[in-house]
Amino acid sequence: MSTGKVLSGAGLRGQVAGKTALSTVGKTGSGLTYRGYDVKDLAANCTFEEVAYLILKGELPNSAELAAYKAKLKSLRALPQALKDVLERIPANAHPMDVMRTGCSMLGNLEMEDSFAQQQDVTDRMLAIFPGLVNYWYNYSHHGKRVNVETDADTLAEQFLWTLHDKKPEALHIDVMQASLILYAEHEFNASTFTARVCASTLSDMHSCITGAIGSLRGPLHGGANEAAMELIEKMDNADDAEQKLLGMLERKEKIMGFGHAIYSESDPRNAVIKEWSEKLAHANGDTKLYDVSVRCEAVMWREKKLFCNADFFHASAYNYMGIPTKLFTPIFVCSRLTGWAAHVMEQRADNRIIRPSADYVGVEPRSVKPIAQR
Ligand SMILES: CC(=O)SCCNC(=O)CCNC(=O)[C@H](O)C(C)(C)COP(=O)(O)OP(=O)(O)OC[C@H]1O[C@@H](n2cnc3c(N)ncnc32)[C@H](O)[C@@H]1OP(=O)(O)O
Ligand SMILES: O=C([O-])CC(=O)C(=O)O
Repeated sequence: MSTGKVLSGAGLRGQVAGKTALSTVGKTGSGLTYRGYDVKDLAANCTFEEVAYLILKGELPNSAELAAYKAKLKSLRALPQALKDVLERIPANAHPMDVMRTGCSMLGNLEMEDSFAQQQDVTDRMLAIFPGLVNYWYNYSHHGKRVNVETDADTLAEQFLWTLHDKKPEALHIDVMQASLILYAEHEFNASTFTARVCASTLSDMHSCITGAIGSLRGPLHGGANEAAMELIEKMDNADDAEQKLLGMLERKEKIMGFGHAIYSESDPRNAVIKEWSEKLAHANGDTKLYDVSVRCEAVMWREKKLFCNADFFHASAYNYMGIPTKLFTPIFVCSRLTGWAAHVMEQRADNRIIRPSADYVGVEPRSVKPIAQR
């Protein structure tokens, strides 16, 4: 069995930047656990609320604890009017990740975290409100509709789809969304989580930590890769066309979004789970083109470069099959990863020293300022 990727070089790769009890990533080259549970076990047997509870509070809930937690989250879905006013001013051509960043920041102005004793409550509020927040903006800016975010949805997975399409979603789609939110929930010291921890280490408030993390997740080398993967596969007519286009891209040394990983060396364990859901959705939709194209991309990338699909690649086809607009893909990641980010903020606060690494200076030698007329 592999002992994992050889980690060294730029980007702080391989350097231990702190401790965590929340998850392990790629310890044996491929695995992922949240507080000791295999992510595949969680995705097969839990709802997202159970996993959020596990990540944020340390243990899986029993029935009574889960019912109370779900009831609490359900009671926190309403958007404050001042937040709706801000969302209504953001244009339709804004990126929804920027909407989430602004929405999170605005919420921090309206419902400040005055003391760290409120950290679980402000996190629960964000968890409850984020799906409705982005979909309220989406429906208002794109369809002129003020969608009701205080739905009867039983779970956050259902709430996201319900507030997006303004109707009760079908059961298969809710199941896929449960799995997706679980897969994306936590991933050790990835770039966005590290952003949140750096911010937390200054003893800043939770909304600032999460706002910063959203900004880091947005980039195509991180969470934004699921949108970039969709933009890639939608250009491909069929599996053979996918192979030709991909070979051309590799020849031109272009980066293929949705492939490769900073830590995993053999595979990303989340891929097998979302790939299976993508296949189910393809058959349910009676249209397997995107799935077939994605499978061929996976085979070509492995054959040519020994690069494997990360969590993002098959999320593209899965979300598309559920009628989710591409630009809302990464915001779904936010709705999920919020759990990991917040738990890391709490962990950092519990044993804090300000994060402040050093730099190797590579600039000019000391010199003195010339009077401006002589420059
Ligand atoms: C949920 C997530 O955030 S998962 C990650 C999502 N991001 C993506 O899918 C973006 C595409 N992938 C990538 O850019 C990278 O694989 C990253 C950012 C994820 C990891 O970066 P690194 O740790 O630097 O990658 P790694 O060290 O494995 O790269 C080794 C080589 O493979 C190449 N490579 C890695 N990924 C890819 C890719 N997707 N397409 C083409 N080549 C790639 C690198 O360019 C590098 O080549 P080089 O040595 O000639 O420069
Ligand atoms: O760990 C990483 O570098 C990126 C990743 O897969 C994630 O954040 O889910």
